[in-house]
Amino acid sequence: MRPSAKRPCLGPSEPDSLDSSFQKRLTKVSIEGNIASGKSTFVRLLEKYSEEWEVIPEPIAKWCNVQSTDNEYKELTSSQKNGGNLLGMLYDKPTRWAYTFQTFACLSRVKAQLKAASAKLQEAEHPVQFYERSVFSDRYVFASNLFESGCINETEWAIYQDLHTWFLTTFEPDMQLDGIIYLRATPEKCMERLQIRGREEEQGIEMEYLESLHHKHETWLHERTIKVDFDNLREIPILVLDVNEDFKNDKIKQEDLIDKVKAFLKS
Ligand SMILES: Nc1ncnc2c1ncn2[C@@H]1O[C@H](COP(=O)(O)OP(=O)(O)OP(=O)(O)O)[C@@H](O)[C@H]1O
Ligand SMILES: Nc1nc(=O)c2ncn([C@H]3C[C@H](O)[C@@H](CO)O3)c2[nH]1
Repeated sequence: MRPSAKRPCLGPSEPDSLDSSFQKRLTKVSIEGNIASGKSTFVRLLEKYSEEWEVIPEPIAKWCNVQSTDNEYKELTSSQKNGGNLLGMLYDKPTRWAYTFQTFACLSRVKAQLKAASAKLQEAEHPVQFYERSVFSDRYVFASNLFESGCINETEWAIYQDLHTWFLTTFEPDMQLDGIIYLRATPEKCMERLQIRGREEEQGIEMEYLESLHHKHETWLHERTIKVDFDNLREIPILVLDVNEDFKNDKIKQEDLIDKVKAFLKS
């Protein structure tokens, strides 16, 4: 896999030469997979393996605690009364909150991809950034599924797609990925893990929802049959890893996964 084309610097001011040489060396990979398939668990392994590998986590804490920066409004809005927990609101009433959630998730992913890399990573010889999900799963898995299930209406879907395309074309070089790692697990396994994890907001998630998301991941990343609107995404290298088995407590399986990631990065 080769690092993608040169990207402009949007981070804190750095000498141009340092930045452009870093951008050329940098490889960006997103980690995709169904809810509770084990992405956070997997990226913790990656982070431990190499100082040259950095993880950009999904900003779930932000989604669970949306704060208004506007002091003019002294009265609490209904979302603030809910503790600003947009993820909770999404699962409580998807027809009301799906569009809001999806645009906010997309915005937070764009911001995460624009953030400058750490000073340590900038000094690395072969720096790699791993993103927990991406602007692409935002659209082709979650938003698309919410539209197809009627939680996002035609107008909202049109606005979301317009906004998404605008973000991606405006910040194109920064949004480009060099590869995707798909953590593939059955919806049954994800449900089992989701219940063990016990995140409060997710307790009402039904099997049907995990099955639809599984289908979206499969057609996008395994069968590669869905139509995507971005050239770079059509050709992108994808590594599919079966994560149904427990690797959390198995050193040999962990090494095997790391070897596959290393081979993928070299390929
Ligand atoms: N391979 C595995 N074997 C056994 N348990 C696992 C495995 N991977 C993850 N788990 C457990 O499953 C639960 C969900 O894992 P994790 O939080 O990593 O999922 P995730 O994909 O990051 O979830 P989300 O989609 O919500 O971000 C956790 O309790 C974790 O400890
Ligand atoms: N609707 C929707 N759109 C997204 O882009 C998205 N990304 C993550 N999630 C949900 C899954 C987990 O519950 C939780 C943590 O991954 O957040 C999303 N939900």
